[in-house]
Amino acid sequence: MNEIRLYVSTTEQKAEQILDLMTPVFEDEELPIATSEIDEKADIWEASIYLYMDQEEDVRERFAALLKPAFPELAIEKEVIPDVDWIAKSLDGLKPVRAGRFVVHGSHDRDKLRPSDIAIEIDAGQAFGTGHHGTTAGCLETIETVVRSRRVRNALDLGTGSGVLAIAVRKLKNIPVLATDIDPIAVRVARENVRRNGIASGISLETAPGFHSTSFSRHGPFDLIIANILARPLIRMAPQLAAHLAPGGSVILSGILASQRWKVIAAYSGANLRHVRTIWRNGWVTIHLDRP
Ligand SMILES: C[S@@+](CC[C@H](N)C(=O)[O-])C[C@H]1O[C@@H](n2cnc3c(N)ncnc32)[C@H](O)[C@@H]1O
Repeated sequence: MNEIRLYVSTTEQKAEQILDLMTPVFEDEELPIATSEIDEKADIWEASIYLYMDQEEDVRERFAALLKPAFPELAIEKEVIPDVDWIAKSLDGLKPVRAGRFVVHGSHDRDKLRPSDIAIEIDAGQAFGTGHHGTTAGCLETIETVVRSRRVRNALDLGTGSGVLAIAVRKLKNIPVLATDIDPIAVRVARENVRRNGIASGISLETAPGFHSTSFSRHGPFDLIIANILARPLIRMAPQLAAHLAPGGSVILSGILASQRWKVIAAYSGANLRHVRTIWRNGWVTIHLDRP
């Protein structure tokens, strides 16, 4: 089914106010989902609602009723987003994606690489993580910043999917990486991608739900933990995740809608982590926190 996006384009300040109005009304529903995104070049923010076609009228009315009293000048726009099964889609036909110095590409795009690129070749197959999603791109950018600016001697990639983030860490620095996923198919795909990128050793792959494996204590504590999952499980696992982080370590969290970011930051502040930076990509945020 196609997705319909209703959105208003406005300033950063108004977008925040609109999100504050929308969050208590829409947050606990499966659909629609309130979010926001930034177009950094144009310095324009969008507050958006994503919904399915058959719910359009109802949601449009409710959104308008919230918006009009406070922001009568803003028009609600509509966009139809074609249904794309990102997980099943291979990289054939997808352009290489740039995130910081990383370029995630398929085997057919090797000739498009520049000498300064840190190339990651991914065949998406049945696992998430081609680099095209805002959460993966946000994690890649943040990994580059953290690995270059902090003392990172080992890393955990929780929810590795295609293995893209574990491969990224390993391409930047020759350190051991534990990469886990609840999905055995993802672990198989990740293993193939690790091999495809010429990484002979250093990445341990394992099927593991959450932190229920002795591998975490055997490989940890970790200087860097990356988890691109979803806001709710991330909030739930905050104490466990923090317990596997070494003193002075960093955490990179994604899979979080803009409207959910404060709840995630609050959960991790409660586990004694300090918020460093949040970056935005296509309505999704990636959060970097440090253990002091
Ligand atoms: C959004 S994908 C991220 C894939 C890749 N890391 C990326 O950034 O593109 C989330 C992955 O986390 C896995 N996952 C979800 N919950 C998990 C959990 N509690 N423990 C381990 N893996 C989990 C899913 O199977 C999926 O492969």
